[in-house]
Amino acid sequence: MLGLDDEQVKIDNNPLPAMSMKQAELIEKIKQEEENEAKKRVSLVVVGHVDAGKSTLMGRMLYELGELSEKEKTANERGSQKVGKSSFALAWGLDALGDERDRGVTIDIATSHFDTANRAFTLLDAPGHQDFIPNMISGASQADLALLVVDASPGEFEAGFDRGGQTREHALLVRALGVRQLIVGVNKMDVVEWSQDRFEDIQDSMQPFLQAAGFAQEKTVFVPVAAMAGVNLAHGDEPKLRAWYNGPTLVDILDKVDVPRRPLDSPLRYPISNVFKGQSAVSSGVGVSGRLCSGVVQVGERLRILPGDETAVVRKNRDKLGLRFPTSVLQKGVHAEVEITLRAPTQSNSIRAPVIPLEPAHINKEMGRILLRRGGETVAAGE
Ligand SMILES: Nc1nc2c(ncn2[C@@H]2O[C@H](COP(=O)(O)OP(=O)(O)OP(=O)(O)O)[C@@H](O)[C@H]2O)c(=O)[nH]1
Repeated sequence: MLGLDDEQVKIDNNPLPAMSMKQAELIEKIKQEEENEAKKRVSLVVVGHVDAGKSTLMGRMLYELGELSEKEKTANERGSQKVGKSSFALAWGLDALGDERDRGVTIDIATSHFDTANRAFTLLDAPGHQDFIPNMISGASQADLALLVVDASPGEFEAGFDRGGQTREHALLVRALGVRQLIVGVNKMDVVEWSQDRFEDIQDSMQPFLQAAGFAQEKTVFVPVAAMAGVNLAHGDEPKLRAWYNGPTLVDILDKVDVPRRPLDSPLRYPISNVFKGQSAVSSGVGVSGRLCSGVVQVGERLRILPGDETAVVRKNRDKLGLRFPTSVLQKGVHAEVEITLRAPTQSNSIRAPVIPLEPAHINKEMGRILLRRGGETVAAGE
């Protein structure tokens, strides 16, 4: 009557095995996706002074988390040696960047992913070299959490933390770009024979600085590690360390990290644009003009207000409490509310300035944080 013969009815009642496998796969995939969704997503940026051990730490940790095979690990260790002072993503081929890896430079931000039991991490590449600071900023401007790696070796911690070292600059930058939560990985503990005194000295020297930089004490965790031997990354089984340290491993800390929501209530936290994504608009000559934004910046270096002929003009200056400064210079360390105007380049061949997209920082971190750089130096950062 409906034109169905016996065979067809049979087939309908007994779906082909191939179909059922596909369905099962699909269901499994959806389940997996739902599970991943349930995990809290966290963007992590890894920063620190040159040679603190960022590449080694991340590579080793990813290996222990099962993100790199033994073969990849060996290949990447060799690659890392060959490339030398490159970023960890390059060194460890996290994105198999090919060309960039060979050239030992990174062109734009590289991202990679890894999971702990309860968190799904996006790892933002932040090369440690002075020349790569714009890339680091791209990474930090999107991050929820920063891992600052310091070298516990005698003299090395001091070299990185003293003036000229990058430990302070990186900490200041990530905070100024809106990252509130910090893990300090005190690395190369094997070199100092797992000394509790050394670990505590480092913690004591850094804590006041980090608090002054705006990292609340309860949002700052110090963890002793030895990246090369893989101690206290995923497993804390070194007896000399366990003799005095009963705290969590780095992976445990990452797994429990509670990423704070960005406050929306402060009147001074009005968002401004990420003007200098990747590269300084000033030095790259990207032409932009018009009143761009206003917001709060932390001044890293002395910043002159209303300089005659520069691309970025800072017009307004006000301290955190809303008091106007009676000066045209912002001193290092202050938080100031500023209004920034960018001018089109003055060269005769310049074409009309492109429009810079703006987003409130609480909606889009990357487009809500800014950095002012002059002559290769960071003069202010904020959101
Ligand atoms: N003894 C010891 N050496 C380590 C440890 N971790 C890293 N190193 C060594 O420290 C050196 C620098 O390590 P990298 O991982 O390249 O450091 P980095 O911070 O990524 O360096 P840049 O990318 O140049 O900023 C290498 O020779 C590593 O083998 C450690 O836990 N103990």
